[in-house]
Amino acid sequence: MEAAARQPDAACHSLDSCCGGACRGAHDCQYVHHTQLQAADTRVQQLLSCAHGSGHRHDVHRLPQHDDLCAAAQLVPGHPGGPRLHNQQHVDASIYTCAAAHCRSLGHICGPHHFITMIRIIVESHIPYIKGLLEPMARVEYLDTCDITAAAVRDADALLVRTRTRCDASLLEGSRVRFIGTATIGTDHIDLDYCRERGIEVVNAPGCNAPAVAQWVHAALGCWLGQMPVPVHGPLTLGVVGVGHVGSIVARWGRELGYRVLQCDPPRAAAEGSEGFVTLDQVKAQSDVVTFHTPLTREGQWPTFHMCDAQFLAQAPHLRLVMNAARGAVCDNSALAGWAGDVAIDCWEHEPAIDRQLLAKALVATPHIAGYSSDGKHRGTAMVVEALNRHFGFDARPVQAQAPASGASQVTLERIMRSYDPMLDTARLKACPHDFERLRNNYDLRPEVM
Ligand SMILES: NC(=O)C1=CN([C@@H]2O[C@H](COP(=O)(O)OP(=O)(O)OC[C@H]3O[C@@H](n4cnc5c(N)ncnc54)[C@H](O)[C@@H]3O)[C@@H](O)[C@H]2O)C=CC1
Ligand SMILES: O=C(O)C(=O)[C@H](O)COP(=O)(O)O
Repeated sequence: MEAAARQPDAACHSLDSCCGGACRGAHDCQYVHHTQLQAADTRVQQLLSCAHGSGHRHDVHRLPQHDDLCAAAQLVPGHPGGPRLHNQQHVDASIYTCAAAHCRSLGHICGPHHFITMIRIIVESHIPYIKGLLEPMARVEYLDTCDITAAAVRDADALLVRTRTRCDASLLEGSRVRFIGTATIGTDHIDLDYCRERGIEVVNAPGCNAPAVAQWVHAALGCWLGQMPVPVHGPLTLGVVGVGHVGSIVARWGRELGYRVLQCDPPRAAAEGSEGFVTLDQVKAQSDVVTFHTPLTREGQWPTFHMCDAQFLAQAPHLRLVMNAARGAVCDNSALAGWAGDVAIDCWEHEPAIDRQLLAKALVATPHIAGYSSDGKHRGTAMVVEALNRHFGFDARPVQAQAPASGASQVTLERIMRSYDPMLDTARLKACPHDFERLRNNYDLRPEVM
């Protein structure tokens, strides 16, 4: 985009909303492509002349101080002072920082926050522990998922979302969104290729609620074991498919509980060596219980879409329980519904319009709340807010979780069962399956296993 300033808008004339050129509605200065930003001083001058054009009270004849230019230069990729910034969005943030420093050097009363008050952030309204954190630094709007539309995000700089907001061309095209933070582990609701091509930084919250999902798995497995008329003979063989943040806690707790654990993760086996891992065929051949913890992928060397299908179920001679707290479509739900074994399901195909036959037969059936612990939500919010801080140069201080993200150690079945009873959530969903979204939106966040 060109550097030429458009006509200023009224907001730019007041000192309170003085934006030092960051007023995105009025100017294009911040959109100068970063290949055009050859030197930091050029950027600062563009910024200041832009600010001048908007009626800002800077003295544009006073060029930035040497120190300011150095500070800005240090933010330029490849600069020996430290390549802290790598892309256009970060260069934008450096402009704010530099302009703030320059203003202070002139004795201008603008604080750094005045330069960023025009940044507009849309926050999905069910993200907890965030209200009030960003308001000192940005214009924040809390919207329900259904209100996060293309029209609503057109003038937003950043979106903070959950899995319910699909972020793709239909939402983002023509918007000025440059940062998306999802306070979730999964990213399958975001078109990552599209965002990469458009220079939109996408940040998720890896592992944030992994201990909560592990709690759901082992509590559900405990319920299943508890209702068996005849106890399982010998150590139970638990196949864990996907051994990342969630699967590794599930596997560790499985070993602590005395199960024989099979770990299946071909991408990790390829990268790290096959020791400690088995193939999916081995999981199928040997497991009594299989639990899935992969992302949902449809392409690549190891796609996970319908990884558990009618063929998988038919070829698993010992399999008696399938658990899915990953993504619904990792398991073919109609195949599961017609299968003779037991199922424990948190993630369903076509949520919230879930398969009623599968719901009826499921021993444990919950509305995608496996990750809903209060510590998990604290971690998720903290991780996206910290990423937002880095992107825009904010200093918001999110409240941190109490429990470790690695999950409790030396668990017992009694401790797990005392911490969470999935049958209560199952009863609620079975009573009101049409309330799937309402049940999750009003969920009482639970404590993790202590
Ligand atoms: N039900 C819920 O509330 C929640 C569900 N999730 C889901 O759980 C998934 C896993 O979460 P994390 O463990 O944190 O992710 P992660 O990215 O840490 O681990 C995923 C693992 O799956 C492995 N994997 C990929 N393709 C595979 C394949 N074909 N077969 C076997 N393994 C494969 C990867 O190598 C990786 O080690 C998320 O992607 C998300 O979809 C996450 C949090 C909460
Ligand atoms: O983290 C993930 O991935 C999940 O699936 C979440 O637990 C779902 O969280 P919300 O999107 O409902 O906040």
